[in-house]
Formats: sequence, C-alpha cells, structure tokens
Amino acid sequence: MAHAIILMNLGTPAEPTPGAVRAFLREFLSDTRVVEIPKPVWQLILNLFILPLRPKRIAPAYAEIWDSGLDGEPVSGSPIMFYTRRQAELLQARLQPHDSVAGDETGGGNVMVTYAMTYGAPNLADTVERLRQEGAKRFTLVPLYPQYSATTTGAIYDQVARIIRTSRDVPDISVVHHYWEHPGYIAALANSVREHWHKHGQAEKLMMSFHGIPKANTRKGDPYYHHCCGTAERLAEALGLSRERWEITFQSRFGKAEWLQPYTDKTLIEWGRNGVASVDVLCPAFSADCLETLEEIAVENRANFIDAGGREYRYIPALNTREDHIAMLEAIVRERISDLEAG
Ligand SMILES: C=CC1=C(C)c2cc3[nH]c(cc4nc(cc5[nH]c(cc1n2)c(C)c5CCC(=O)O)C(CCC(=O)O)=C4C)c(C)c3C=C
Ligand SMILES: [Fe+2]
Ligand SMILES: [Fe+2]
Repeated sequence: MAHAIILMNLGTPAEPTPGAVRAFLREFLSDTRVVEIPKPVWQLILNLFILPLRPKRIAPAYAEIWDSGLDGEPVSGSPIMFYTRRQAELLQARLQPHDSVAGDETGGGNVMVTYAMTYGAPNLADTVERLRQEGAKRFTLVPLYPQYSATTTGAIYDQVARIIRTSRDVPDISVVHHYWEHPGYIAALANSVREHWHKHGQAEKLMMSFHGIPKANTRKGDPYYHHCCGTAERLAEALGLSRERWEITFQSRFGKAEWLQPYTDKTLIEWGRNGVASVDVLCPAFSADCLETLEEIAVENRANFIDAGGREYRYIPALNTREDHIAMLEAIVRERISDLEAG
C-alpha cells in the first residue's frame, strides 16, 4: 500500500522582502495556537502595529541568511526550506530501496516522502491532495519538532482536523506527537556536540537554547517546558557533563508577556560580565537551521556575549542533513509503518 510520509516544519517567507515577510507573518501570527490573545483585540494589534513595522525590520535579517548555511553543503533560498526539502529527499533515499517496508505482506509497499510547511508554501492540505492523486492511501506526518508544543505541533493537528472536517473520504492519517525521548535523537545531538568539541575544543559552558513560548502556556498545560528540560538532562547525561558545565535557556521572546526563563540573551550577558570566557551554543528544538539560529543565535547573541566581556562563542549547527539525524527519522517512520501494518 502506498504510504506517504510528510515531514513538516514551520515555514518561511517566499522571499526576503518586507512584502513576502508581511504575508508570512500575517498567516503565522493569525493562528490562535501561536498567539492566544482574543482574536478581535489581537487582529487590531497585528494590523496596526506589527504588520506595518516588523516586516521592514526582519526582512534584512532574512536577506542575511538567504542562500547561506554554515559549514557543509551550500544552501539556496531560505535555509529552513532548503534543509527540510533535503531531509525529505535523504529520507526517501533511505526508504525507497526497500519495496517491502517493515512487514508489508502485500510485498508492494511503497513509501513516498515529501515535506510541507504549517505556514506559507507548500501547505499541508494541497500536499495531501496531490499525494492522494498520486496513489497515497495512508499518511504519516512527522512534525520536525522534537518537543511537543501546542504552538507548533498542536497547530499541525489543527490543520489535520481541518482536512478531515472538509473531506467525505477522510484520509487515513496519523501524526508523530514528539520524539525528544527517542534514543536516536539524543544520540544525534550528543554526536554533533562531541564532533564540534573535537574540531574546535570544548568551551567552559554548553548552553542549550530552546525557542521560548509564553510562560502562561506551561501553567495552562502545554508540556513543552518539561520536554525541553527532559531533552537537556538526557543530553547532559549522554555527554557526561556535570551540572555547572551546562545551562538550559529560552530564546526568541516575542511581545510583552513573560516567556519561559532563563532567557538566552540575558544569560549570555550575565556570563560575559561574570567572567565566563567561552560558550558553545546548541539549539536542540530546531531540526534545521533557520532565522532563529543563523541570525538570532549565531550573530545577535554572539554580540551580546562578546560585548559583555566573553571571548569565545561557538554555535553548534542544527542536525540538518546529518546522517544520524536522517537515520533517526527513518527509525521513527519504520516504527510507525510496522505498527500500522501490524494493526
Ligand atoms: C508569537 C509567538 C511565537 C511563538 C509562540 C513561537 C513558537 C515557536 N516557534 C518555533 C520555531 C520557529 N519560529 C520561527 C520564527 C518566528 N517565530 C515567531 C513567533 C513565535 N514563535 C516569529 C514572529 C518568527 C518570525 C521571525 C520574526 O519575525 O522574528 C522559525 C524560523 C522561520 C524561518 O523562516 O527561518 C522557527 C523554526 C518553535 C519551535 C516554537 C515553539 C516551541
Ligand atoms: Fe517561533
Ligand atoms: Fe527571532
């Protein structure tokens, strides 16, 4: 049976211009999973203050990261789009040679791997429709968010619900909820850190910086904070780091409310001032490098640390197209397929 695997990530503007950034932010920030302020009030703030100003400020940052990756293969276009597409191609190559995947008794098992974005293009509904036309009978969505949050993975479940609500012949579709506990994920992160240490030396501290969410979301039941803490603890254990050598922090604060703490920028300034000389920064919540890592972490926060007196600051790239990353995704997908075929 033809089984479609759809890797999903957040999305990105179509081009690094204020107009394209505005269109992207309008869709993204209008999602009530992302901003929970009551819709009429928020739409007023969004249209009066955010959409007229933020795109002009953010577009140059996008222009900086466009067509540019870190070491490794050259990137074209938006890095998050580039890496997500490559991840899908590499996963397809790992799954394709096996025409019978994980116990498909029909022997005709065929896995099609592609990708979609929660906001912007390619969108999920069109992608599912296209794959159905191409013969897909079963769908597994893999949100590339190792830690579940209602603001990210939850928003993908909403889109699935929308597809279901508007279909007569409802697709056979399931979603991978989270995978931070998968041993292959922690192992891939640990490998990437060890390789980085091997090449550049080990800094005094390892900062694990996760994308933040409003603190109130945790109080209301979003498990993201606990997933992040679990990830950091397991990774520190895998690396054999004692507690004073690592810290968990949260970046990308947006708006006036309190977000998860400690904040990445404030912590780096504090460390720089207090005599911490060197830092390695890893962003485990990002499975692909993007604006939030290449600009906010690799550029802005480097300046925060160095200006405060720090000396060495090194960003450890996201798992991107690493072989152990794709192998881990393959393992997750094979586990899913064999469960489904068995069921
Ligand atoms: C306004 C609230 C936001 C929440 C909540 C939020 C959660 C969240 N986001 C990611 C991953 C990514 N976010 C990215 C960009 C980005 N995020 C927000 C806002 C919230 N994110 C904005 C406004 C932007 C756009 C840039 C900007 O205007 O500052 C990206 C990068 C996209 C790219 O094009 O490169 C990613 C990836 C996670 C994992 C998360 C919650 C867990
Ligand atoms: Fe974000
Ligand atoms: Fe940011």
